[in-house]
Amino acid sequence: MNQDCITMEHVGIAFQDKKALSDVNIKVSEGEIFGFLGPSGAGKTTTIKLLSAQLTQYTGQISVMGMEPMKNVSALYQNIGILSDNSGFYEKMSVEENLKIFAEIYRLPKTRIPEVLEQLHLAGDEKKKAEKLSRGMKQRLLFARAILHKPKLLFLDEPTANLDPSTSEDVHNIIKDLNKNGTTVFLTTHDMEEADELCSRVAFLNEGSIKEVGVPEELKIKYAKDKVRVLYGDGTVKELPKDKESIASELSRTDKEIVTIHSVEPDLKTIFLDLTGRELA
Ligand SMILES: Nc1ncnc2c1ncn2[C@@H]1O[C@H](COP(=O)(O)OP(=O)(O)OP(=O)(O)O)[C@@H](O)[C@H]1O
Repeated sequence: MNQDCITMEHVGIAFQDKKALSDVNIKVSEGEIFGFLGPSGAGKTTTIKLLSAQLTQYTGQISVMGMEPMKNVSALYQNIGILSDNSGFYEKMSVEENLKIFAEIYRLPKTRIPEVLEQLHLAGDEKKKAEKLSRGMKQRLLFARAILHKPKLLFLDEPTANLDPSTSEDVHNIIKDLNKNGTTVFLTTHDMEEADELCSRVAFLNEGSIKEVGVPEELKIKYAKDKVRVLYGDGTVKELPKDKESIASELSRTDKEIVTIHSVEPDLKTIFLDLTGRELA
């Protein structure tokens, strides 16, 4: 069993008496890509800020890699990386100069920058000014900066928001790659397909409360509708009630070839809508 990397127990926070999170309980294991999913205003960024000691007034218990974030800020920042809306870089500086600033803060060896540039397919672009980079390259530069000090845990706050599909795919591959190499990822998104593709487990957050946590495939089975979908040899599809009589009657009635009979599983978007009455977009 992998060790817990993040635990939140009964965590709550309010801004000017307005609750932003209430009674949040989650555990993220080392090596996971954990998806924290919710619509705008659900409390995703607030959660990342709590876990990374950017917000310190809360109720409940938080542990990140065995540490209470606000009591261990410097050890925490050696071990976490953050990519968020606020992650910027110096537009007038080159890729390499931007990374050098952080390499110096973290006192990293000179060899680390070319290593990261290679890893994020930016080798050869190190002399380019940040302002001249394409959107995808800018996002890769932000990743480069976030992982320069080899954090064990990476917080990604909507890493593909406003990116085109091909750049998003590029980002997905970077995330998978980092995770394969041992980085635990805490990812917020309101893109359910992204979550389905990347995450080992997901939590659904709505109005500051967790509505469900689980493995995407298991959630789809748990919230499966009482229907099966029949695919015929001619490519047509029919949905039937999920009971023996209906299926047997269809099998005896049709003279078409039956290719598959599958239970109808909802996608994460549908499950979220059923649980909260809200769309995610
Ligand atoms: N510093 C703050 N002061 C007052 N209210 C805040 C502050 N930060 C967040 N909030 C409120 O807390 C709630 C949760 O905000 P948060 O930014 O965490 O949501 P989010 O899920 O990240 O949304 P988005 O997807 O739009 O980024 C919102 O109602 C927001 O207005």
